[in-house]
Order: sequence, then structure tokens, then C-alpha cells
Amino acid sequence: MSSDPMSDLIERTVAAVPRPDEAAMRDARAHQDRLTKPRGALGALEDVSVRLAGLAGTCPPPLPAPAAVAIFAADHGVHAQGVSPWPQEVTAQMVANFAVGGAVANAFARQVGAEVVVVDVGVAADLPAAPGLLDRKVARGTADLSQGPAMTAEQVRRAVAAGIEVAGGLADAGHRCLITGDMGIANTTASAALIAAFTGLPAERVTGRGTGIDDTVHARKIEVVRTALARHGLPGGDPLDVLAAVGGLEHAALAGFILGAAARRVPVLLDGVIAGAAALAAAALCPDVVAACVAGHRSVEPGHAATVEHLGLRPLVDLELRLGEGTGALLALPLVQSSVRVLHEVATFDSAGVSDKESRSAID
Ligand SMILES: Cc1cc2ncn([C@H]3O[C@H](COP(=O)(O)O)[C@@H](O)[C@H]3O)c2cc1C
Ligand SMILES: O=C(O)c1cccnc1
Repeated sequence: MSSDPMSDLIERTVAAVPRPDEAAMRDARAHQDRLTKPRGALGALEDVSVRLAGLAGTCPPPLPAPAAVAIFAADHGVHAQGVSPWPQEVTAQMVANFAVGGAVANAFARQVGAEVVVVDVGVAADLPAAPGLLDRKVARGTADLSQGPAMTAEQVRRAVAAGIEVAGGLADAGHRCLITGDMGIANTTASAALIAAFTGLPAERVTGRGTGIDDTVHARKIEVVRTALARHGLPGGDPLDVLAAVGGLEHAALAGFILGAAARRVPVLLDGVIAGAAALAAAALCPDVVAACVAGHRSVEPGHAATVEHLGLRPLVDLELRLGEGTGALLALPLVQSSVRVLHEVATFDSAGVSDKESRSAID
């Protein structure tokens, strides 16, 4: 082990991520087949329940409740390239909005009974203390990824460690489902660069319109991603170096958050393209982490489709959302919870005295 405490934490967390428990997954699949419904009738939800049994190492797995969404906020030097129509100050202003419960993520979290935690890992402003706001500021935004590395290696490690610690704290507080959230003007540009770097796809395939940009700005955004990849010699290299080159502080923290949840056997519900980019980094550090991830929704961002395909995940909800904050994942929370509740509560053919047509016809 290295002597740096943050590197140690990252290494220990990666080492603690379990392999999916095959026996628990077989039990869950067999149990699903004994429940009072035609086999496979719950479609993709059956797969979610089986995956969560594999993560927990037991069947039925714990109900994924209570849940908490952690919204990691940070600013981006690449904003200077004109890749977002919004001023950078909106990041800090939205953090204040989250803190008073006024954002879409707050409304959705109230709807599904999830706690909201906002984590400043890199907002380029001094933020007044507020309930539910954690100050884990690593830097006042990243450097411009199109001009040089976005972060130092030390900043990446500090942000990843912050994410691991937030996940651990929420797990210690009893949360049994962790949800990714993000806020950072221009972070769809860094997301596109990370996705290109981890999937090997070209910039034009993975760079979308973010909060809404016209064709001219979109072309410029693609060019910014393309030249950044070339400048940093991507794809290729160590995942933490890739994060340092083109990532955001919230991406690094989210990668740590995902690893931290997996290491505690707590499922992590991924939001859209920003969480997806972070999950690619986490999976590059530790492939088993994917077993702890559920893709909450399918974002309209083109890089997101490439990401879920690369990770082998199937998004649960497809509503043409393109907001971030954790909104798509929050909407999917009741689906994940319902999938596990089935394993806990639904009667079997035997216990309910319902004829099992499929096994009867096998005997006939
Ligand atoms: C008011 C507002 C609220 C948001 N909530 C999430 N985002 C989302 O949009 C931003 C990324 O898009 P781009 O790369 O195009 O800047 C991120 O902050 C993301 O969280 C928002 C954006 C805005 C403007
Ligand atoms: O779909 C997303 O995840 C998304 C799109 C635009 C801005 N922020 C997030």
C-alpha cells in the first residue's frame, strides 16, 4: 500500500468491492420462478432483484430503503470555451436552491421519500453553510481541460476520497440505496470527454447538446472534446489519470461514491450522462463495481447510450429527460424497491395454493 492516506482509502475501497454472489443470484432466480405469476412476467424487474441479491450475498436482499441522493456540485474551467449557454454562477445558485428544497431533484426526492445531501466538491464560489450541504471543496472549479489537465492527481484523489466518505457516511446512517446526483455548468462537456476516453468512441458520437445548444455551439463542443482527447493522448492510461486530464471534481467524487456504495454492498442508482461517465471511471478502477449499479434512466444525451451499453446496464425509465441532478434515478427508485419487495412479500404457488400451470403441464 502507498503511504498517502487518500490512495490507501481508494485501494481499500476497491479491494472491498464484492464479486456478485452466484448462489444468492440462483436463489433469487429460483424464488422468482416460484412466485404467483407466470415465469419472467416481471421482465427487467426480475433481473434487478436478482442482481441486488448477488450484491447483498443473500436472498432476499435487504429492501433498498431508506434511500439518499447525493448531489455533487462543481465548476468547470472548460466553461471558458463557450460550451454551455448558461453562466457558471448557476452552479452556486442551484446549490442554494437545493439547500432550500426548490429544485426538481428536491421535489422528486420528496415524492419518493429520499433524503437529499448536497456536496460541494468544487464550486467556484464561497457557499454559505446550509443544512444538508457538505463542504468538501477540493478546488474552486477545474482548470480548462482543453488547455491542459483539468485536475492534479492530488485533487482527483481528494475528490474520489470525498465521494467514498459520503457513501460510507450515508450507509452508516442506515441508507440502503444511494442515488447519484450532480450539478455543474459545463459538466456535459467533461462527461463527453470521459465517455470517449473510456469507451474509445469518437467525440462526435458521444457529445450531446447538454442544457440545449444550437448547431454552431454543438460543433464547437465536439471540437473541444476532440482536441482535448488528442492533447491528452486519450483513450488510454490509468483511470485516475483520465479523470485528472478531462474529468470534473464531481465526476471524481461520483466515482468514489459509486465505489464506496459497492464496497458496502449498498446498491447505487445511477442518474444520467454525468453519473454514467463517473461509473465508467469507477468500472475502469474496479470492474466488479458494475454489479452494484442500476441505471435509473436513459438520458437523451448520445454519450449515455454508449455508456450503458459499455457497462452492460439496462436503464429502467426512458422519459427523454436531460436534466441531471439525480432526477432520472429518483424516478426509478420505486421500481428498484418494488423489484425487491416482490422477493420479500409475494406468495409462492405452494403457500397460496395456486396451481402452477407450468409445472403441472410438465408432469402431464
Ligand atoms: C437551471 C439549471 C438547473 C440544472 N440542473 C441540472 N443541470 C444540468 O445541466 C448542467 C450541464 O449542462 P451543460 O453542460 O450544458 O452546462 C449541469 O449543471 C447539470 O447538472 C442544470 C442546468 C441548469 C441551467
Ligand atoms: O441527461 C443528462 O444526464 C443531462 C443532460 C443535460 C444536462 N445535464 C444532465
